[in-house]
Amino acid sequence: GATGFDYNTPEDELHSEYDFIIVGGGPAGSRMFEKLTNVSHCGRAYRVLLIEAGGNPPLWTDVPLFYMHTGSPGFDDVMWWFPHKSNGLHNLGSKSPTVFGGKVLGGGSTFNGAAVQRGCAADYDRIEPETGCKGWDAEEVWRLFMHDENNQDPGVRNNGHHGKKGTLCVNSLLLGNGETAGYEAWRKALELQGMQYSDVHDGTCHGKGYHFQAAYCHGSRYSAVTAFITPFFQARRNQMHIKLNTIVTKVLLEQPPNSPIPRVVGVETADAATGRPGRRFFVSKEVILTAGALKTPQLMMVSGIGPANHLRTRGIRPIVNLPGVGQNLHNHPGVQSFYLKGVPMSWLPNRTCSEIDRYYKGEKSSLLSSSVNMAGVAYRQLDRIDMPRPLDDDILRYNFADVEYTLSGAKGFGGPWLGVDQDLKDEYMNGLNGQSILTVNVYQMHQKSRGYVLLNSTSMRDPPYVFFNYFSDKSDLDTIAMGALKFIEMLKSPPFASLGIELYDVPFPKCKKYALHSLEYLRCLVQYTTHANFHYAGTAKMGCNRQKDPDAVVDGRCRVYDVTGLRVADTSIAHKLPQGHSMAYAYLTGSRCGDFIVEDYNELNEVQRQEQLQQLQQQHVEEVHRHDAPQDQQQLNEQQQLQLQLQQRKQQEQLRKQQEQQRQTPLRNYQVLTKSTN
Ligand SMILES: Cc1cc2nc3c(=O)[nH]c(=O)nc-3n(C[C@H](O)[C@H](O)[C@H](O)COP(=O)(O)OP(=O)(O)OC[C@H]3O[C@@H](n4cnc5c(N)ncnc54)[C@H](O)[C@@H]3O)c2cc1C
Repeated sequence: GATGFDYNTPEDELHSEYDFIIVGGGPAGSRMFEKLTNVSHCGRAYRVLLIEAGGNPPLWTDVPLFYMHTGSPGFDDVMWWFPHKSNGLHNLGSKSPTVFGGKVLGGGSTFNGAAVQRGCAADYDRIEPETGCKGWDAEEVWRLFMHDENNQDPGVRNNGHHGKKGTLCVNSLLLGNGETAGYEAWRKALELQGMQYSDVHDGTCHGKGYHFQAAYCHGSRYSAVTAFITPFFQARRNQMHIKLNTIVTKVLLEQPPNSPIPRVVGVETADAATGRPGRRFFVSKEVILTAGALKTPQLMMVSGIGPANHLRTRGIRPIVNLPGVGQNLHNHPGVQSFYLKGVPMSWLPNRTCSEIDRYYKGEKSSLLSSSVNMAGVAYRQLDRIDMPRPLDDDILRYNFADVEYTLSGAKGFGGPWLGVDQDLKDEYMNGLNGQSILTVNVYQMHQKSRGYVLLNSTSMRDPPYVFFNYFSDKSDLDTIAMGALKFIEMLKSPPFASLGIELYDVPFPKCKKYALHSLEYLRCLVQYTTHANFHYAGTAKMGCNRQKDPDAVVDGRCRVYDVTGLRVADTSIAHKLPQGHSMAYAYLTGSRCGDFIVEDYNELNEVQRQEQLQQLQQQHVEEVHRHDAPQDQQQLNEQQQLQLQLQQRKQQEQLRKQQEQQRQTPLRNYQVLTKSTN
């Protein structure tokens, strides 16, 4: 496991300057950390500093089942809380729905449900045609998924879609109980619906179901730390530096004398607990943001990179005007608010002291070895004829799933998860007490509605303003409700009924006026209880054609536009989040952006890099002309200006080379643009 070890690099061993600084040690940041410290440049290994706001992973996080308790107030030390507001179309009547994310080394992977679902091939094959960005197609990304994986399930590990030599252990949930009646019912019910019972990781998008795959091995969680830091940490001690309990409060920018493009030179930090200002750290190459899709755009904005108008309203001087920062927020929303009762105990063992005893005696097949005892997962495309209004259709165009179905052995979710007020929740769920139940989960895989993240304040210690804007595209409501209806039909089928499993029949109090489990009832339930599945994404999206997509924030190699020395490498870069679950995608973004960085600094690639820089320069010049050029500049002869800019860029590149040679020199005297406020 990742726990029981102090990952903090002693203060006196920290340098003032690194080759790279990674902000945020979740799946994306940890994956990137391993990748960058595994290569050397000019005969010297890179020195990389990972800065994480949270601390070391606590002992309890090794035990998968304790995931169920996250989201409770007692677990504040590993969480960021993000209060958000309803737009009036969802969480009806709820006072303060809240979502949360990981604030601990390993980020979400240190306590999450650990499900590993990559999405399907079309999710990745659509990226180039839709964004113009190359290098993200399914063939490429499958190679990376498989490279990192060490699959333990004999049922799938040799089928050609899984890796066996990576450091990320993956297993099927409760494999030991795989032959029980419950799993058999799941298999038969899928087949009755015309769905195959087989591995969902072969790239197909729908029509299949299987057991959940999750990042566990031998009964313990395999977090980003276990998989990508622990195995390498001792051997790479001089390269892998970690600073925990430290918030990056700003990215520092300088204006190079010979270039119009600001350059990132380092970061400013503060103590996470007290807010006391901390050290500044500088980079000779780049800062990489992997702070998660809610904190990454916040950090960009407090640093002066984002929508200029919004920044001005918060008293921040815009340094780089990127209107897309914080926009395009989406996830896999859905409901966990209906239940099956009468579940046979062989499928759902009791959570007793003897289970805990078994676990700590090393019997890792016990109940504690599984996060939510999830029985199964399936991906389904709905019949268009059933839908109340015409749907767009990416779904048909790419043959995607509309919804994911899962069954989990958890009794629904607490107030913060569901976003429903406690009194309503109690009235609805008290009838479940003492019952042997499964929760029925339906999640939308390709959400259309988009929300945003804005600043509440200029402090990174405060949560940003998060607005999900659910159901602003009404077809999302139809999709989740119809998905639920079809799942209910499946759950009423003979394989479940013959085991005595039936649907919980107490109606949700606010939806009593509709016939139980009718489409109208489900639409009502969905409006009240839809919640984020914590798969936040899209807030610094990738796009390689800025003419068509002015909201693009990063290019296909994860470089932030209109600034040098800065990349975003977490789920923020999704223009459209792949279906499935987002942790695998976060590992991918860390890994793929890491590949690009390694390539970009490879000497053999110098010519290519020059070309890219020139391209970037040209794009920048076009942009300056299109948007922001003051009147007198616009009148300049275009050709002349282009030449001037290119010349400046060459000088800048020369300067960069000189700086690289001086890498060993300690702190330089930067002309930092960023105003310190921490
Ligand atoms: C309760 C829960 C259950 C989930 N279950 C699953 C699941 O079963 N399967 C799945 O695939 N996905 C699941 N997810 C989602 C998954 O965990 C995330 O998609 C994934 O962790 C995202 O990785 P990331 O690296 O982009 O960001 P994060 O995991 O959010 O990591 C970002 C890190 O950056 C740090 N940070 C933020 N701001 C700063 C700053 N200014 N300075 C320093 N550090 C900073 C944070 O503390 C955090 O540790 C779940 C998430 C939650 C919250």
